[in-house]
Amino acid sequence: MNPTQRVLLGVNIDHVATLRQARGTRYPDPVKAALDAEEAGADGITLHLREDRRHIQERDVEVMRQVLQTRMNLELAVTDEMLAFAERIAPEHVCLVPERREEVTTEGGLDVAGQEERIRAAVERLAKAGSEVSLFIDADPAQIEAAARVGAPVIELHTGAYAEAETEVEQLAELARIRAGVELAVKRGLVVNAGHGLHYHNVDPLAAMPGINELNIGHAIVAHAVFVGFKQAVREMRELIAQAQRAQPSH
Ligand SMILES: CC(=O)[C@@H](O)[C@H](O)COP(=O)(O)O
Ligand SMILES: NCC(=O)COP(=O)(O)O
Repeated sequence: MNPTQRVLLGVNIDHVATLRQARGTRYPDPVKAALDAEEAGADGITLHLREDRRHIQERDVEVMRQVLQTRMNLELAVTDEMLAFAERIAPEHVCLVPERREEVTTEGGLDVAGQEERIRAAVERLAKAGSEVSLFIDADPAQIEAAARVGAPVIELHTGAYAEAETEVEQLAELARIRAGVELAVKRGLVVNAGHGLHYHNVDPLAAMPGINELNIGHAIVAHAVFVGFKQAVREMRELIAQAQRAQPSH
């Protein structure tokens, strides 16, 4: 990645759909949220079609595929059902994530090293459909090496452990782990995104980290939007990321 390239912001609109699903209404519409996010400066839209459909529905993906002005990053599990759906939609980007129905949110990264042939086949299948595939993995050297071996052009490093760190020591340790992961991944020719649990108070170190291509952020933006409005919440995050990058010595 060119060190002077702007760190991109992918806005995840899953939790606009969480509010809709809470009552089974037609509002708030995540499609409107996605278009508003784009107007406010989002470089792309991320959405996670879960097997339990707790938030995003097929209809949301199908409509957004027709109206988004930037790029769609569709997250889904490595199952035949989801791969077939992704082939039909053929979004610009597909991110393969681990998924367990009982989880509250995505816990941990995809185990690529333990199932390389299965992941390789999924990457090839989606690439043939025209999507750029990323793998949502922990900043674990074995997983990064495996991601490069299976032919994924992009990885997204799971930042949940960093976001949930309770002490500064833990947070700095997680940042060091992510930084080492980014360096290894860039050395292997991978494009490196990051996301999960990023917030207005913890995004700076990731935005300033050399080698980061895009940050995918959703829950915190939707939560902040409850108080300031969605476009404003996106604008603030977009500006925070830009400021952090400008403050970087190499800039
Ligand atoms: C893969 C990831 O970290 C996010 O997309 C997260 O999955 C958001 O969706 P949930 O909050 O339903 O986990
Ligand atoms: N892949 C991470 C993502 O899309 C957003 O995660 P979060 O900000 O909702 O935790």
